[in-house]
Amino acid sequence: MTTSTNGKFDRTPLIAGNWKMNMDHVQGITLLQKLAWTLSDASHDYSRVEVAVFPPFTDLRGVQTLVQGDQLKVVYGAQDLSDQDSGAYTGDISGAFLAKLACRYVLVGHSERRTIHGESDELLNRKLHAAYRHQLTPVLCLGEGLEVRQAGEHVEHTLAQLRADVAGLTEQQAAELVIAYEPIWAIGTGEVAGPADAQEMCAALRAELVEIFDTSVAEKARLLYGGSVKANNVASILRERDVDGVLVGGASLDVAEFANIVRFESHLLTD
Ligand SMILES: O=C(CO)COP(=O)(O)O
Repeated sequence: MTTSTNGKFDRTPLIAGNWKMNMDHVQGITLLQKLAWTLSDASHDYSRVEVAVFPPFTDLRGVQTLVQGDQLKVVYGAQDLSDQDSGAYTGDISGAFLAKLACRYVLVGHSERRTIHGESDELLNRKLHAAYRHQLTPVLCLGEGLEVRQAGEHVEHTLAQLRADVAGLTEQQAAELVIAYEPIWAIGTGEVAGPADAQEMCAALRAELVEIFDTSVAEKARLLYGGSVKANNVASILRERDVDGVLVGGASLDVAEFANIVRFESHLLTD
């Protein structure tokens, strides 16, 4: 386990912004420039809290140029990848292309891919393996819909997704994995899962990682919460023991709001 960065976390917190299908390549550059400027103004220490953005594919080349040219410490990733590496897969994007654009991360299994595009756990398992083939760190998204939650089956449902999605990963791969628990009923709805809900699921996911792999994997893998995260609720969520970061949708498009989420440690002091 790495050294605690703030007395509470044993893993470097990750604050990630998923832009979804927002921000064309011009808007994306402007947003990222403003974000980097805002955080530099507040002397943000990226080694204490890692900041990542997930722009649309068409923004990635511009983001790479900006990050490398201005030596920004914000890291970036793609919102999806193909399970295949190259060939006749019209419209798909290979992990090899993302690696060439110096992406660090890639989202796998976002609920909008699972539901709108019907992505199955079998496909997502292949996508996870594809990410590792190209040295991309996957951020595996999982979580239950409202009906499953109301039936009280959310933990078993989400752990079943985990087991299916990570099948065949090595322990070394699994230790690098980032998992984002994103209950579908809390995404874009303003309905935020309570800190206790986030903790319940992240603790269950960590315990399952011990079962599937071992304790050292479970101690190293970072577990995020996503779903209506805002500056005014992030501190209480990140206070929870097993929650190592957040995956932010709508609020990541607002520079001031996202910067305030990144600065969650200052809310921890004042809350
Ligand atoms: O889906 C999400 C992040 O991937 C969460 O979206 P919101 O923060 O807009 O609820």
